[in-house]
Amino acid sequence: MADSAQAQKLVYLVTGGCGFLGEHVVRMLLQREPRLGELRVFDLHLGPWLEELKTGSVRVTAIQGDVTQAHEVAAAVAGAHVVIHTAGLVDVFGRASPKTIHEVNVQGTQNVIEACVQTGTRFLVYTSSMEVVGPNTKGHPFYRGNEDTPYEAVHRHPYPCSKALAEWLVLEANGRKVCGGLPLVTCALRPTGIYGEGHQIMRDFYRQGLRLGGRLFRAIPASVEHGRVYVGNVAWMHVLAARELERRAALMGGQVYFCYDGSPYKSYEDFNMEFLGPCGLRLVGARPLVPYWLLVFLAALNVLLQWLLRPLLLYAPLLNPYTLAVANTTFTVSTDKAQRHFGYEPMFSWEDSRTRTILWVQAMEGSAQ
Ligand SMILES: NC(=O)c1ccc[n+]([C@@H]2O[C@H](COP(=O)([O-])OP(=O)(O)OC[C@H]3O[C@@H](n4cnc5c(N)ncnc54)[C@H](O)[C@@H]3O)[C@@H](O)[C@H]2O)c1
Ligand SMILES: C[C@@H](CO)CCC[C@@H](C)[C@H]1CC[C@H]2[C@@H]3[C@H](O)C=C4C[C@@H](O)CC[C@]4(C)[C@H]3CC[C@]12C
Repeated sequence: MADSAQAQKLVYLVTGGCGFLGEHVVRMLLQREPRLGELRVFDLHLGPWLEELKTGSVRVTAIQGDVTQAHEVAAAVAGAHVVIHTAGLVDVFGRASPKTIHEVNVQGTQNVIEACVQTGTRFLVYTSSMEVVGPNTKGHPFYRGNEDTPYEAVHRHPYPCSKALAEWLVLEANGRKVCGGLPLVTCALRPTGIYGEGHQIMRDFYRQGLRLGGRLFRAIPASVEHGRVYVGNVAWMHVLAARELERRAALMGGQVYFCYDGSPYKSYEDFNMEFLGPCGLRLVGARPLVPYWLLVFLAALNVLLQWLLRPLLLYAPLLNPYTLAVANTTFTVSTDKAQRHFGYEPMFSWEDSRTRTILWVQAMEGSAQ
C-alpha cells in the first residue's frame, strides 16, 4: 500500500457499519479518505440510508452478515486492505445472554482476525471500550487517567469481560503473518461514553423527560465525572488510525488508544443536560433526590424483576447494579497518545459537537421546543 499510495485505491471493510458509531465511521471514510476505492459495509441489519451512498464515486457494497459466522466474515474480508471492526453487542441491561454477548464480541472478533490472516488483509482497527479498563467492580475512581495510568481492572459483567477479551485477542494478533507472509498490524481504540446524533440512550432520556413533564431527577452526585466523547471525533480517530497504521506500523501496532476530545468533564446527568436543557428539559435537584442506598435497592429489585418476568417478557430498565456503578464512579481520561502516535486532533470542537447533538435532539419527534 506504501509507495504507489497516491495512485492505489484501497478497499475498506467496516463491520457494524450500520450502528450508531459505524454509520459515522462509514460517512467519515467517504468524506475524508481520499484513497478509498471501495467501502464494504458489513452488518447484521443493513440501514436503508446506505442506498443513498451508492450513488457517489466510491463503490459502496452493503453486506448483510453475522460476525459469528466465520465463512461470512472471511468472504467480506477477502480482498480488503483495511478492516475497521466496530460490530459488537452493546448490552449492559441484560437484554442478551452472556453467551450471546461472548459469541458476538469475542468469537466475532476472533473470526475477523482469522479472516485477515487467511485472506492476507494486513490492517485492523478494533473498536474497544473504556470498559476494558473500568470502572472496576470495586468502584475505584479513574480520574483523568491515560493509557499508562495504573488501575485495577476487574470485570464481572459479560459486556466489559467480552470487550477486554476481544481487545486482548486483537493486540495479541499484531505481528501474526497473514497470507502472503507479511505481518498483521492491529490497534484498539477505547472510546469513553459516546454521544451525538443517533445515540439511543440520549433518545431514551429525552423521551423519559418528556413523559415526566419536561423534568429529569438527579440521581448521581454532580461531583462524579463520567468520560464522554463526540461520535464524529471517535469516527475521525478510527479513520486516521486506519490510514496511519501502515506508515507507523512499528509505533502503532499492538497499541491501545483512549478516544478523547474537548468535551467537558461532568457527571453523566449534567453532561446530558448540555443537550437536553436547550431542548426544554430541566434536571431537578442540586443533589441526588433519592439516597444512594435506595438506588442500590431499586437496582437490585430490577434484577429480581428481570429474572422473575423473563418467562413472560423482557424487562430491561436502564437502572441495574452495573449501570448504577458505572454512572456513580468517576472515570475520565486525559491523554494525548493518539496525537503523538498518529497526529489525531479532534475534528469537531466541543461547541460544534454540542450544537450538532442539540439539533439532532430537537429534530426528534415530540420535541419539547
Ligand atoms: N456507545 C458507546 O458509548 C460505546 C463506547 C465505547 C465503545 N463502544 C463500542 O463501539 C462499537 C459500536 O457501538 P455502538 O454504540 O455504535 O453500538 P450499536 O449497537 O449502535 O452498533 C453495533 C452494530 O453492530 C452490529 N452487530 C451486532 N451484532 C452483530 C453481528 N453478530 N454481526 C454483525 N453485526 C453485528 C449491530 O447491528 C449494530 O449495527 C461496539 O463495539 C461497542 O462496544 C461503544
Ligand atoms: C443511574 C441512572 C440515573 O439517571 C443513570 C444510568 C445511566 C446508565 C444507563 C449509563 C451511565 C454510563 C453509561 C455507559 C458509559 O457511558 C460507557 C459505556 C461504554 C460502552 O462501551 C458501552 C455503553 C456504556 C456501558 C454506557 C451504557 C449506559 C450507561 C451505563
